[in-house]
Amino acid sequence: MTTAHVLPGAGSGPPPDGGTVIDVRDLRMRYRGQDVLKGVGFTARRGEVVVLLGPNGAGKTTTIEILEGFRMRSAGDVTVLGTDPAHGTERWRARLGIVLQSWRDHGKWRVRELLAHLGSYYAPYSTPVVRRPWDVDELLAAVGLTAQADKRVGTLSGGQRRRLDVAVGIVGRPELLFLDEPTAGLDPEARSEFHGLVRGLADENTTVLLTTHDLAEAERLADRILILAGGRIVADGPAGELSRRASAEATVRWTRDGRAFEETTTEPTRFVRRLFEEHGEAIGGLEVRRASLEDTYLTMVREVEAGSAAGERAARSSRGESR
Ligand SMILES: Nc1ncnc2c1ncn2[C@@H]1O[C@H](COP(=O)(O)OP(=O)(O)OP(=O)(O)O)[C@@H](O)[C@H]1O
Repeated sequence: MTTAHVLPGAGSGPPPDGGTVIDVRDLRMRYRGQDVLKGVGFTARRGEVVVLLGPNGAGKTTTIEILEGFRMRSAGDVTVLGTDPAHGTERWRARLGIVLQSWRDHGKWRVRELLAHLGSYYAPYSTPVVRRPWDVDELLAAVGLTAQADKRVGTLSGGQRRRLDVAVGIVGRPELLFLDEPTAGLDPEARSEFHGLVRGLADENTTVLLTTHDLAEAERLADRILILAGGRIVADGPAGELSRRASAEATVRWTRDGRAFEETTTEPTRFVRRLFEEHGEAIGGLEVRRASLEDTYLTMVREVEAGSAAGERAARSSRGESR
């Protein structure tokens, strides 16, 4: 795993203007003539959990790396904790926590030693409000690694290593935590514990920006969901609101006389009332299903993909190309 290493001179101050921690406007990124980000804009506030969704190759990692200061953008305005990441100092970097990939370089270290060692870099930046670093025993308990405290990193299971990744990411008590697919490879119990950990960090005012391909996880964790597709943010809002916006329709399923029926309607309450008026007790197995976040997500991504395919066809035909 790679973390934001803290070097002398780091410190922490409050985020600017009433709690805006991330402010992205018209962000553009072009790789070798190919536009990946075409005007991305969003904000994140202090203590907010923001989940960035998008299909493979949409540019999520690119966006996060730009915010972390690891990648130079092509254009646009980006402010993270009051600073342009392109000019981020070590002092600024100390306020970020970054969980990128599995920590492989320190296999011989024991878990407790590694966390104590990395945490020691943060000690100079402890404040009365934010005690740095996180006490190692408390941190081990928080990520569920108490029993592995004296094990060597190289002997941990994949899921335990992922927990260690997270511990390394938060040992300095970051104000802003970036998590790129943090629960990939975790079992359901570890995943659920991890969700509790993220919510706990947010309750203590840590802002969290995370990517995942697990829509149930996004729904459970996010204060706000961003969908990145076609180089732009195509949706931005609470999970429930996104689902309602995409479709006012609900699917009603029922059985009668041993046969299964299904109806899609924008007025499920009225429909169900009529159904019972007509057939009464003969109705069984009633199920009313509203659009889920997954429905919303797939609809939006397909619309963007269909739109860009149509756009490309139009551009080709205007250039006189047959396909
Ligand atoms: N260094 C690079 N040089 C050229 N192209 C790149 C580079 N890094 C990423 N890309 C391209 O930019 C696009 C976005 O990549 P990115 O990794 O940001 O997507 P992602 O949304 O994180 O995808 P995934 O869900 O698969 O992890 C892809 O088409 C990728 O091939």
